[in-house]
Amino acid sequence: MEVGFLGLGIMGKAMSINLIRSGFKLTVWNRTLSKCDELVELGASIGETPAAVVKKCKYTIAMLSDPSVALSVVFDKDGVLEQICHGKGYIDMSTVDADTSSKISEAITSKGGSFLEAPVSGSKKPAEDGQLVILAAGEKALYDEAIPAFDIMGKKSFFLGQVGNGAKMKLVVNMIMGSMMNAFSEGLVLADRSGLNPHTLLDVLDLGGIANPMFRLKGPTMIQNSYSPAFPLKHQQKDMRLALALGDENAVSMPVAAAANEAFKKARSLGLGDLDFSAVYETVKTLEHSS
Ligand SMILES: NC(=O)C1=CN([C@@H]2O[C@H](COP(=O)(O)OP(=O)(O)OC[C@H]3O[C@@H](n4cnc5c(N)ncnc54)[C@H](OP(=O)(O)O)[C@@H]3O)[C@@H](O)[C@H]2O)C=CC1
Ligand SMILES: O=CCCC(=O)O
Repeated sequence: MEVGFLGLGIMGKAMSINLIRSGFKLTVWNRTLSKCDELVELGASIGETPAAVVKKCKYTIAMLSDPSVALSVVFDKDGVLEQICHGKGYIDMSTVDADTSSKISEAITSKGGSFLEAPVSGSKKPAEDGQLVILAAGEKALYDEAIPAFDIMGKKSFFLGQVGNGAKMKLVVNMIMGSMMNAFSEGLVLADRSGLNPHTLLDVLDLGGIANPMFRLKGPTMIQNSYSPAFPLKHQQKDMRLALALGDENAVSMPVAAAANEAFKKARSLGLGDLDFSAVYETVKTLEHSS
């Protein structure tokens, strides 16, 4: 069966490579055409527009940067909506807010198509290893049909009910992660400035109750000031912003997340948005120096 894939960034490329290597026939589209090359070498076809991909495929998956892009790929000229119809499914795995997802869902279903949001937890390496955690919501029948693909891309899939619940779950998780990254950065700076060896701090953390894969993975590269992007900082800041808006809607006070968002915004203003989100460490170091 022909499956479409829109968006071959860090995540989309890894996810689509796993699908094609596992026997799915893929038609891919990416705004920057050259990013399709590796997929084509593996046997994928190229669709010239999102609409062309949807026309050819029963199911189309999207992995796009943010809400405005997710909307434009559906609603703009040559977009998904032009070809979606009864019998076709659209699965948006991008991290967006519940409103964006609902708008897309309503448009797709009003044309007879079925819709699932399915954002993922896990970064570049889990995407490459097929170890993502998939947070799906929307049309249950489409979820069931998508399970073979989800089982290739991920290690565990959750079906969370109505559209919006997947987006919300993802934002809650990333809000926690972004706050943790800031606390971790402050800890590394504090250790260093107070005369401790940051490597020893990593060893101590890893043996205690707050040991976690993120500290283990990012700590050593942060100490080396190395921020090759696995999860671009601009996307983490987008997720903090969307999570804070979810907090506003629900009257949930989140001062820790708000402070973390400020640090990510500062990092973006310093031109660090395309680096890994752990580059927020640079902001914490800078603020320490200026005080
Ligand atoms: N990286 C990670 O660790 C994780 C990311 N996510 C989420 O997954 C999504 C993708 O992330 P990631 O792959 O890292 O991001 P990238 O920035 O690597 O890729 C973004 C994708 O969106 C496309 N895009 C951007 N702007 C436009 C536009 N105006 N029109 C059409 N396409 C556009 C890019 O196309 P082009 O190549 O032309 O720029 C690219 O295909 C995001 O929502 C992110 O928050 C979720 C879990 C983990
Ligand atoms: O959205 C990105 C999540 C990155 C991760 O889960 O490590």
